[in-house]
Amino acid sequence: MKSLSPLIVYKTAPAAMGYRALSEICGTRILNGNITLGDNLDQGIQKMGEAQPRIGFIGAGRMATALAAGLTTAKITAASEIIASDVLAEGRQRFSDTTGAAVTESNADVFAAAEIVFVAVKPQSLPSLLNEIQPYIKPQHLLISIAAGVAMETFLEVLGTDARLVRVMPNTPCLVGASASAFSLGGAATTEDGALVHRLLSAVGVAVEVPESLLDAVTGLSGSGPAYGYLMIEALSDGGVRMGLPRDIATTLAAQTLLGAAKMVLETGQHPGALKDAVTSPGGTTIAGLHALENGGFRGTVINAVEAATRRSQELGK
Ligand SMILES: NC(=O)C1=CN([C@@H]2O[C@H](COP(=O)(O)OP(=O)(O)OC[C@H]3O[C@@H](n4cnc5c(N)ncnc54)[C@H](O)[C@@H]3O)[C@@H](O)[C@H]2O)C=CC1
Ligand SMILES: O=C(O)[C@@H]1CCC=N1
Repeated sequence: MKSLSPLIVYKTAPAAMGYRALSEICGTRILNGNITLGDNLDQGIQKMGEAQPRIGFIGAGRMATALAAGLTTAKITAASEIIASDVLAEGRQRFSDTTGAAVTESNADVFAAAEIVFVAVKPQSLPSLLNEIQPYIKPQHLLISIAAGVAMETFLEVLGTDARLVRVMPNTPCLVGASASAFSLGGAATTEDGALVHRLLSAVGVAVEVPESLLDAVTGLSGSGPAYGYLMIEALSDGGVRMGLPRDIATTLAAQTLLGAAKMVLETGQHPGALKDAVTSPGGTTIAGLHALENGGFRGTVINAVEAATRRSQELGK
C-alpha cells in the first residue's frame, strides 16, 4: 500500500466517490463514521467529513430528487454526503423524505458544505440565482448545471470564466438507474471533472459527452423523452383496455413491451428496423398495426415532438 499524505488522499480520491474510493485508494476502512487508516499511511484523516467532498443541489425539485435518490441507490455516495437547498418548504420536505439527505433554505449553506454543486432550478429562476451564488463559488467548487436550454456562456458571464462548469442534460429515470444523460464541459472544468461527471452519471444510467451545441437536441430527445414513453405506454394500455384487457394487466404488458424493445436495441446492437421486421409476419397482425400507426403519421409526429422540444429548449436559453 502506498504511503500518502491526507492532502494527496483528498486530492486523489475522486470527489463524491465517497467511502468506496477512499478505501480503494488508501486502504481505509470506515467504522462508525470514522476512517481507520491503512497500515502504511503516514498520518490521518480522523473523520470522514475532513476528506469527503459532498454533493449539493441548489433547487430540491423533481430532477434533483431523482438524481440524489439514484446516486444513493447506486451507492456512489451516501445520503449523509448530500445537501440540498430550496426556497420552498414543500420541496425541501419531499427531497429529505425521498433521499434521507440534509436540506436547507440557504443556498450559501450548500456551497459551504459541498464541492460538487448541481444547479437544479428552472431556467427562468437562473438569472437572479446566478447573481446570488456568484460570491459563494470558490476554486474547489465544481458546478453542474442541469437547466434546459441555458448555455454555459450565460453562467460564465456572471460567474467568470475561471468557474469549473459542466452542463448536463439528465432524465428522471436516473431514479431507477436507467437514465440517458449527455454532458459538456465549460469554463475551467478539467478532464478530471469530466471523468467525475461521467462516473456519477454512469452510475445512474448511460452518459455521453457531446459538444454543447447538441445539448438542446438531447433535451428534445432524452431530456423530455421519458414523457413521450409514458404517453406511448398509456396509449398502448388504453388500446388493450379497449380490446377487453383489465387495466393493470394492460399497463404491465405495455410497459414491459417497451422495456423489452429498448433492451433488444441496446443489447443486440441490431437496427430497430431489422428488429421490427422480425416481429412482422407477411399478412399478419403486426403489419396491420404498423399500417394504422403509419396512417396516423406516427413517425412524423414523433420527429415533430423532438423538434418542438428542441426549439423550446433553445427559446428557454434566450
Ligand atoms: N424534470 C425533468 O425531467 C428534467 C428537468 N431538467 C431541468 O432541471 C431543472 C429543475 O427541473 P425540475 O426539477 O423539473 O423543476 P422543479 O420545479 O421540480 O424544481 C425546481 C426547484 O427549484 C426551487 N427553486 C427556485 N428558485 C430557487 C432558488 N433561488 N434557490 C433555491 N431553490 C430554488 C423551486 O422551489 C423548486 O423546488 C430545470 O432547469 C429543468 O430544465 C433537466 C432534465 C430533466
Ligand atoms: O420540460 C422541461 O422543460 C424539462 C427539461 C427536460 C425535461 N423536463
